[in-house]
Amino acid sequence: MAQIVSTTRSIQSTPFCPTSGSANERSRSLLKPPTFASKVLSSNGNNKCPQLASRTCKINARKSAPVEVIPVSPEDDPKIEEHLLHLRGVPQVDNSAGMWSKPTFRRKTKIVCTIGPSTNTKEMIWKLAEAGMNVARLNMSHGDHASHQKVIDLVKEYNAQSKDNVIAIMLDTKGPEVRSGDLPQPIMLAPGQEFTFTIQRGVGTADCVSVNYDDFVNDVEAGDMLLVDGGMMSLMVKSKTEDSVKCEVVDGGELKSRRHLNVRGKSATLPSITEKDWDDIKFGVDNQVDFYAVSFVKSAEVVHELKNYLKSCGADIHVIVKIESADSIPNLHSIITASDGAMVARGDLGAELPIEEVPLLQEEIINLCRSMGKAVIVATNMLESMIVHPTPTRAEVSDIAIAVREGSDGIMLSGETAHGKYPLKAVKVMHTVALRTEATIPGGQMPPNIGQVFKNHMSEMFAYHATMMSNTLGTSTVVFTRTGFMGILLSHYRPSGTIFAFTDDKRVQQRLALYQGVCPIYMEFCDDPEATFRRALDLLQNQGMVIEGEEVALVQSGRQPIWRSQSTHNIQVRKV
Ligand SMILES: Nc1ncnc2c1ncn2[C@@H]1O[C@H](COP(=O)(O)OP(=O)(O)OP(=O)(O)O)[C@@H](O)[C@H]1O
Ligand SMILES: CC(=O)C(=O)O
Repeated sequence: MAQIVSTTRSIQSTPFCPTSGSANERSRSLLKPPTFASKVLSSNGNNKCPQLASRTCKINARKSAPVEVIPVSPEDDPKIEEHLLHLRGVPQVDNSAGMWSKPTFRRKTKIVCTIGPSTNTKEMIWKLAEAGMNVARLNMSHGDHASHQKVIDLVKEYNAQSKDNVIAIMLDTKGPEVRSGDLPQPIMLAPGQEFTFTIQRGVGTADCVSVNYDDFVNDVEAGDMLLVDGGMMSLMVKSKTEDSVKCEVVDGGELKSRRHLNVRGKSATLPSITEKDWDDIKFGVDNQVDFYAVSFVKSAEVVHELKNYLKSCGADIHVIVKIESADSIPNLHSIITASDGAMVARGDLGAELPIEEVPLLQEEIINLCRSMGKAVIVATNMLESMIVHPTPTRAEVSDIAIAVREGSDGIMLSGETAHGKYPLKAVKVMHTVALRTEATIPGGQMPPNIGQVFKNHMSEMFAYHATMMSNTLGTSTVVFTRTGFMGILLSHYRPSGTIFAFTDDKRVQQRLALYQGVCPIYMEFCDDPEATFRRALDLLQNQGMVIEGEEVALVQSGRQPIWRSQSTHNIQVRKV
């Protein structure tokens, strides 16, 4: 039923007891359409702010206005941005600094780009950032600390000079991956041919190559299927000796140096964090990266161990667990609970488990993360053909659209940007497909987890109601956050409009770049909340992110009160 409220009033509340509900139930509730009819907006506040524009409005559920999205071809057309601004009547602003000042319709799903030989220069990092990269991923399986240091410094340099765009840095550990050794040149393997893997170091001939893992011989049995590079080639184990595994090639191809080896259905009996990983993690601490993507996590213990280490060295770095190991699946819930987010690492996942399980697990992991308010990234092969071709396959485009619809925070490019021929085109395709897909997701819906929202904290209830309010009125949300917590929480409820998350901490701003729908903005806060709100709205208007007369939902809540007195949280609607 429609209700009449005065939006000059704010919703305020003091804490009360939340109800309970398990994460499993919450996960299930994501899969069902919500049934709990929410009662919106008790009007018990006062108009404390002279700048507030007064109005009365009807609140009724309505879909956000259909978004006109202009397709961007891989060749891209600079006029499109101009046209997008024109469409919405937004005045042209100086948009030299970053993407947020450009397309009026902001992409919500974030793009993670692996940086490698194709992209590790200043020019390419700048271009990737302008094309839509939100997170730069460093894969510690390749390169050395000096080369990764250079990339980190370049990203930080970009962030320092950018007015309104920010790139997060994710360090992806090598983990206990099993790889074949170096070869003087690639070898062709033909079906039916015999081929041997040995734990002896330094072997690389036409019929035998080293493996970097001493227990390889103990872990495999005759009859096991060995997959090279996630299944590009496969070999059946025939017999083994003390130091070698003799195989018959099933699917042949070209074997190059240092290729991934998996045993179908088995995880290596190695610790998830190896000595090399600890060294790389320390490198990440020294460089204040934003996220670790931890490879081959099999249990929550390893996440606790890493978090304890980070705490002991006072490092504020979030932990994303990579779900890619057969052994991680039974422990999904506890692993994700212990972490700050998960990556669906489809490459190794599809090698250790039957490939047809991958889309089902992708959906399950996304739902689980969303039900628990954790970040989630879908990775690998998203635009694989663009490593060598300038346009994607239709199936790849559909794959991106599916990840976006399923509600992933991030979608990741690997070889496409690391060593591909068309890294910028790949980012542009991802940007366009995500934007187009997001435009078809109905707006103004009830946020997820209805009935469970009061479970943990007062802030959850406020994030939920702020989302309801911004969806109903079709506004953006403005939030002030010192730790990032409230920005992340709001993102979890997936409001239809952008979440402008203002923070006075550059590290928090960088971290928020990963979260769906969040536009993180650095701004110093004043002691006076009113002056801070005004400054924030002026900044948004000056950057063309909101227009005069537009309304925004403004939220004050979170675990670390900024201007709240006596634990008073509130939501307001303000006119710019
Ligand atoms: N820092 C780097 N230095 C040199 N080459 C790199 C670097 N990062 C990535 N690459 C190249 O790009 C390819 C694709 O990158 P990706 O991150 O997908 O690595 P991968 O080894 O294929 O898989 P995984 O993600 O499982 O480690 C790598 O195989 C490697 O050839
Ligand atoms: C990203 C990664 O490590 C994988 O897909 O296996």
